[in-house]
Amino acid sequence: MVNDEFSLIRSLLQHRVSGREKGVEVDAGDDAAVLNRLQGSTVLTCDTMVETVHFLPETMEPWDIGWKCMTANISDVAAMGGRPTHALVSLAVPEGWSREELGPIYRGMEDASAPFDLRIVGGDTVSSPQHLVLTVVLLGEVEEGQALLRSSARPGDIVFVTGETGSSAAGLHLLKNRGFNSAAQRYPTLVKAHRQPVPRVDAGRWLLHSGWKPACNDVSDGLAREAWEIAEASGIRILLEREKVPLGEETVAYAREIGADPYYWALEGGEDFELLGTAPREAFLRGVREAEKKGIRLIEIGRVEEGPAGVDCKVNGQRREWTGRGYNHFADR
Ligand SMILES: Nc1ncnc2c1ncn2[C@@H]1O[C@H](COP(=O)(O)OP(=O)(O)OP(=O)(O)O)[C@@H](O)[C@H]1O
Ligand SMILES: Cc1ncc(C[n+]2csc(CCOP(=O)(O)O)c2C)c(N)n1
Ligand SMILES: [Mg+2]
Ligand SMILES: [Mg+2]
Ligand SMILES: [Mg+2]
Repeated sequence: MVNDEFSLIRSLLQHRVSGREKGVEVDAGDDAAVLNRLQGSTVLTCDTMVETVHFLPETMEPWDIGWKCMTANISDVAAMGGRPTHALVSLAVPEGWSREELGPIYRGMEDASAPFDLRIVGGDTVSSPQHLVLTVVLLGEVEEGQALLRSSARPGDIVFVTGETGSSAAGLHLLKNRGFNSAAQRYPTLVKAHRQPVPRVDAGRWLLHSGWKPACNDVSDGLAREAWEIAEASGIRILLEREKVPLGEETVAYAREIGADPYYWALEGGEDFELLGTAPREAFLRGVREAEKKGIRLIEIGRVEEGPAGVDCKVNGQRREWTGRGYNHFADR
């Protein structure tokens, strides 16, 4: 049980293990953190996870909730080509959550931060009437004037993605329908993709240094929706070739087992946290192998064309306008 705000904060802060001391003039513990010596330009983003909207007890363990919320934020910094440096964490806790469960949420955030030398420098802890709400505000750095923008796509560019999509949505479907034990036994990769996605910071950094000036967006709401955002910001049309969209083996197997369309999960599902980008064709073809040597996959899935802003999808040689919505928080209202 949680019955004291101040001792809860103290115990949560004890879960912090990692992060740069450099540049932290005043750490968590005072009225606000004070940072100095930030490099280049500052990237600033925030994303929230709400119990019942982003997770249920049967879809996520406490550690996963922390990991995924931090990852969703790191992924937005990655999509700008930046490196995450400092975080603030806001936690609203309803009755029924114990201190023993809140510690692992912090541990999950810490473990997601550790590879990036990213430090939690403060936050806020409050009670909530019903559901747990976790918000991360993330600060990062990027070379001045070089952040990767959604508005950089040009006609003639190819469209690429950095890895498989649809696995997270397939994992969510599986977890909701079969529960963790059965899901993890049959389709461990899907469960992992949903609970413990990996942000593509290295890919974002590589793209920034490629000299391509690519457009870039991370996949939180589904591939087609993210493509639409690039199309709208750039004033171009994107053609996605559905058969080129990379799917995982388990995604295909699970879809076959239940008679579902795995491409729906990829195009409309979301939470894959791969990067979707565009790049000049010649430079892309020359660069793909260089990227591969660094462990970065760049998979061509379509192209950029002139035309009214929007997304078309080619299926079995037939081109149709994408009229889906992707993940939309207010779609059911
Ligand atoms: N309540 C808000 N107030 C101000 N700006 C907002 C608000 N909500 C979103 N934005 C801004 O709108 C833009 C799009 O936000 P959105 O959250 O859709 O992007 P995202 O974080 O990449 O996607 P996702 O939240 O699905 O991961 C961002 O620049 C974001 O900062
Ligand atoms: C229980 C449960 N139901 C549905 C989903 C799917 N989901 C929730 S939010 C979101 C988009 C990204 O979030 P945001 O746009 O807020 O960053 C997706 C795909 C889930 N993860 N858990
Ligand atoms: Mg957001
Ligand atoms: Mg994003
Ligand atoms: Mg969203």
